[in-house]
Amino acid sequence: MTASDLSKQDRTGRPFPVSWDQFHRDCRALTWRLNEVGPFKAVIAITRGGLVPAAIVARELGIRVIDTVCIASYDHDKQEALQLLKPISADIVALGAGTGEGVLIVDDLVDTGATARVVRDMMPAAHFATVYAKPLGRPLVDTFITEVSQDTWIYFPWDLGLSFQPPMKDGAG
Ligand SMILES: O=P(O)(O)OC[C@H]1O[C@H](OP(=O)(O)OP(=O)(O)O)[C@H](O)[C@@H]1O
Ligand code: HPA
Ligand SMILES: [Mg+2]
Repeated sequence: MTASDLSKQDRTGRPFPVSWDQFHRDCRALTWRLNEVGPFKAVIAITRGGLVPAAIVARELGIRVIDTVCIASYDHDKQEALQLLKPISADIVALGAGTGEGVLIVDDLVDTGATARVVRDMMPAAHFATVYAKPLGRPLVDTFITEVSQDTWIYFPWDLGLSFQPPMKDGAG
């Protein structure tokens, strides 16, 4: 199955809200694995979703050289044409010998793999890590922590707020 075969229900039918605590724990678990793969000379965050995990991973690994590659492809849960808004900086490309050797790329998740494919093409030898992975994108990721089904929609804590929940007896699930 390819990304274009998926209906909205196939892409987002199963909501999976993630709290700050859970996200922090999952980022630390990811770092445990990355610590065995490194060392890394620099971290590249795929903005915007990769900024938060990149900050946590870089803090745990003691890395202070951090760059961004700025990519937009979704309007909320609607996938649109992928836009490269800012490339990887020239000094980070040079640091990775032009291939990404010794560089760690971090994103919050891989879904269809479209974003990961574009960034991987920029730095084929870099190590690509995400916190969450869905089956279509999973082959593009070197290290991740939790796999969720393709019809799961992950709600990140920076997109959520506290709100009243109606009691279950009134039909709340
Ligand atoms: O595997 P894919 O199907 O490409 O989807 C994954 C990408 O989609 C989201 O980014 P988004 O484009 O929503 O931008 P954001 O990070 O600024 O939220 C997410 O942060 C990943 O970067
Ligand atoms: O499951 C998701 N959650 C949030 N953003 C996303 N962008 C692609 N897939 C997702
Ligand atoms: Mg993103």
